Amino acid sequence: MNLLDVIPRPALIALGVLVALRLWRRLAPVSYWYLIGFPVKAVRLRWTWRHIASGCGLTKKRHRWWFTTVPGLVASTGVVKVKRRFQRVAVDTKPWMKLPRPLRHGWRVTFHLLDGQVPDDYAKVCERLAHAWRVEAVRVVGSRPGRVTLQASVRDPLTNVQPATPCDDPPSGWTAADLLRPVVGVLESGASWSLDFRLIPHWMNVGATQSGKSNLINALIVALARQPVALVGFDLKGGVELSPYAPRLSALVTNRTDAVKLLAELIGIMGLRMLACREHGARDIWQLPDALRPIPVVILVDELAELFLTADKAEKDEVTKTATALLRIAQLGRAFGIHLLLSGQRIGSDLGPGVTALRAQIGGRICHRVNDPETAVMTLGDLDPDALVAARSIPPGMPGVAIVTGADGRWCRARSGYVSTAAAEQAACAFADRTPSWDQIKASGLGHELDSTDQPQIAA
Ligand SMILES: Nc1ncnc2c1ncn2[C@@H]1O[C@H](COP(=O)(O)OP(=O)(O)OP(=O)(O)O)[C@@H](O)[C@H]1O
Repeated sequence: MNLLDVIPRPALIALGVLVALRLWRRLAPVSYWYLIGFPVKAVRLRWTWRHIASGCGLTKKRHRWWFTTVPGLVASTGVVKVKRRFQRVAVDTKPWMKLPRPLRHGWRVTFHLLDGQVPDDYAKVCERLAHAWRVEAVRVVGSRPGRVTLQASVRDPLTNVQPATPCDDPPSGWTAADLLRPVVGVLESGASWSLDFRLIPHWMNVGATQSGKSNLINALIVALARQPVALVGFDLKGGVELSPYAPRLSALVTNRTDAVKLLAELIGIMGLRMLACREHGARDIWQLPDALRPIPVVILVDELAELFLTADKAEKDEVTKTATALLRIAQLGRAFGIHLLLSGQRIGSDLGPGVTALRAQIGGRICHRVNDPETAVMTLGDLDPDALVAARSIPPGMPGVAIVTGADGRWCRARSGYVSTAAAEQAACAFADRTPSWDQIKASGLGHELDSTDQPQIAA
């Protein structure tokens, strides 16, 4: 007997539809998500929102007039016991949910806050919501008066991240809008992750060993190499990290004695730029005419701790000079186009008193995977405790993932695009001709008429 004759026709059709849906999901997950997965999820979200909001403590008791023709029915809901048909009763009110909007890896949904609620109340229950909605993560991604927007991620969007900036050599690899805004990876929201030195002049890049700090520097080199900026390297790991990029570095030092001298030179350059700005009545280099604007300098420090460790008295003097110079650059560098990216495994007060003052001046924080909670606290400060939890839960198998703080103090997860040393070296060689010499850096912006081919024009 044929098996198909035994199975009823409706069951066969249902089976066929199920198989087709599974195939669709496997072969074209994006269209499946937008056309089937998300609509089903959205209906479930709306349908279950009252229970979930109540379970997460997001509902409020409100008094309502309640009318029913069948009092027993109302009593059976468990909301309230009603004897009369028309009565003022306390009911659980849920926050109003707007229509969820689909994203590539999840959805966004906005809620109207109930009286007395603040966005922070939602941030505190994100983990509960993630479990209730069966998703990887839920985060607060925006708020305005009376509204809060949450984003749910079905899958971790940071699992596969492509290099943000191609390592090839396009004829013109940058625009004025990109200047000092290198894109190094992606944010959890799917947006580009750019280290915006124009907005946040100095950054701290912290993480345990093998957490992805050097990869971030590689991504930064690839993105900045094509721009008219000077890159200066302080590689206190004996030069093993930054020397492959020497063709695109205007200066590279690999020990502390040379570092002290180079920092002194940079302070001198900063002083000259200060005078130039004063002469032209400008508050910073970005107010100077394009032709006079000095070349921005990005200082890359790898293993900051090595600059601060002391063994004897002679070293102590060097450390004091280093700490003072770095602090001066951190305080004044923004206005004069001198920026810092400080990398290290720990940037804490245990390295010496100068470090705490320096850290306070560094607005941009990038915290890769850390081994101990103190390092996360040192890096991210007293941000939302959830940021610290998120930093501690970065798995070792996801190097490059970091918690990043923005100018508004909000945090988010991000991952740098993978850039091998060879790719960054290739970019450094390809754009070697754009490396300003030390003399060019010193002379730029001081009103010295350089040959226009000598000095790159830097648009504001
Ligand atoms: N965004 C990323 N995507 C994929 N792999 C990455 C990423 N970032 C780093 N890796 C890989 O993780 C490993 C460690 O990265 P990296 O050398 O940047 O870590 P690190 O923090 O600088 O380590 P160390 O302090 O020991 O030098 C490398 O093999 C690198 O290829």
